[in-house]
Amino acid sequence: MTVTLLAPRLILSGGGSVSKVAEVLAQLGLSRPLVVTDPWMASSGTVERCLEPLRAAGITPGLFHETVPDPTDEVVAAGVRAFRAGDYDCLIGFGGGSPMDTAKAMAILAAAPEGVHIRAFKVPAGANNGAVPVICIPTTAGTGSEATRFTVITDTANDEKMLIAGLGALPLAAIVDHQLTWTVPPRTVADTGVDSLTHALEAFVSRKANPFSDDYARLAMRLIAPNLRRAYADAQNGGGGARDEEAREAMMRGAMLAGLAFSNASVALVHGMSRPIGAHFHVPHGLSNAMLLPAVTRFGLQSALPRYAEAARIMGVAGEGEGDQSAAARLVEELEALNRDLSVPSPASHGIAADRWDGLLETMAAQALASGSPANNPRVPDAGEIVALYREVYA
Ligand SMILES: NC(=O)c1ccc[n+]([C@@H]2O[C@H](COP(=O)([O-])OP(=O)(O)OC[C@H]3O[C@@H](n4cnc5c(N)ncnc54)[C@H](O)[C@@H]3O)[C@@H](O)[C@H]2O)c1
Ligand SMILES: [Fe+2]
Repeated sequence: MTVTLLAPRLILSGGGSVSKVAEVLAQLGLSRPLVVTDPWMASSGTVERCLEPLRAAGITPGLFHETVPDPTDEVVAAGVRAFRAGDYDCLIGFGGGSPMDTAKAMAILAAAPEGVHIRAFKVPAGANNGAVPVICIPTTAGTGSEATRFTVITDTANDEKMLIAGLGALPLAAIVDHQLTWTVPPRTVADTGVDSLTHALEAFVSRKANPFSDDYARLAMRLIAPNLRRAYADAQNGGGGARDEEAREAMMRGAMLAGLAFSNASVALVHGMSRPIGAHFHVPHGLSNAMLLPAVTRFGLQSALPRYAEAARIMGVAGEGEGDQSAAARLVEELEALNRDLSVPSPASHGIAADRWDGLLETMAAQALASGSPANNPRVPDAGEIVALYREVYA
């Protein structure tokens, strides 16, 4: 069997590593970056953490700071216009998954002839054209986009969250500095942290898992499981007292490793069902994953019992000698407890009206299936089973 491992060419990790951004560019032979970020990063001055070291090295970076959550085709097109208007040789995605995904989509589109739309690259088409080089610098411990071959862009024509996959979406380099996450609000720490745990678990049980992705998934679960609640508590403390640097560093590295895992094994049913919730109701990505994670895990349990049981042992919620059936049951209990501890609401308590939810069930199930992700699940559902799961998690 041939096994493939895709990963960025260069990964820097550690507190303060963002200060080495100019050295990373130099190593890659690049010197004229356009930095892509969101309005908050620009107005709060956080993006200076990336711009300052560049200027100190004699580089004059451009700045595109108009990215939006659940980035759209329109913003990607505007970004490409900004890229083409300047004399840039690379893109730096600085921020959460939204700015990083925007930068990655811009890189793919900027390398295509003018007039091409980003939807031309959505799965199954692939994005293997020679994209513009991208360096990603995450500021949330979550998506792992800095290490994945995916970008997710909303098509404003029909509100579809398009999955775009291929080497063109894989960053050339990633700088993973947990100190950039100090200012993330507690709710976002929880949501993005569950996103990274979901990546690791879905990669581990995926039908496309391979020995490389398994190793990264195990490492990621080992780091994320004991540190997610700690990181949340640290964010709630809001910087008062000593920082829980250990937990924040573990979460940031865990998120990146989970990215490597699912980039090579793909995600499964949770993500398949989560994207339509994000597209129709604008629920943050990690939060919609969290709403689904316990029920979807329970749904697949018997189809990959040894895998789920091993995940429970790795996460420290089942004993080494405990049988698979009991260990796997503890995993579901832990995911439910995690949601309670992180104050994850149901769709109903999040404010989604029952008639709107019910009215979209069939559409969301069809969109989930069309994304291909449910086919990677240990138990592959049909549309009726997906509708039943959406109903189950609603209240
Ligand atoms: N490409 C991939 O492999 C991949 C994987 C998972 C998710 N995603 C995508 O990523 C997006 C979600 O990314 P996200 O969860 O990181 O959220 P995000 O990038 O949308 O950011 C969420 C919010 O947190 C704020 N924020 C980010 N960093 C901050 C910081 N350090 N301090 C204070 N505020 C900060 C942002 O300004 C924003 O308001 C979705 O579009 C999702 O589809 C992509
Ligand atoms: Fe995700």
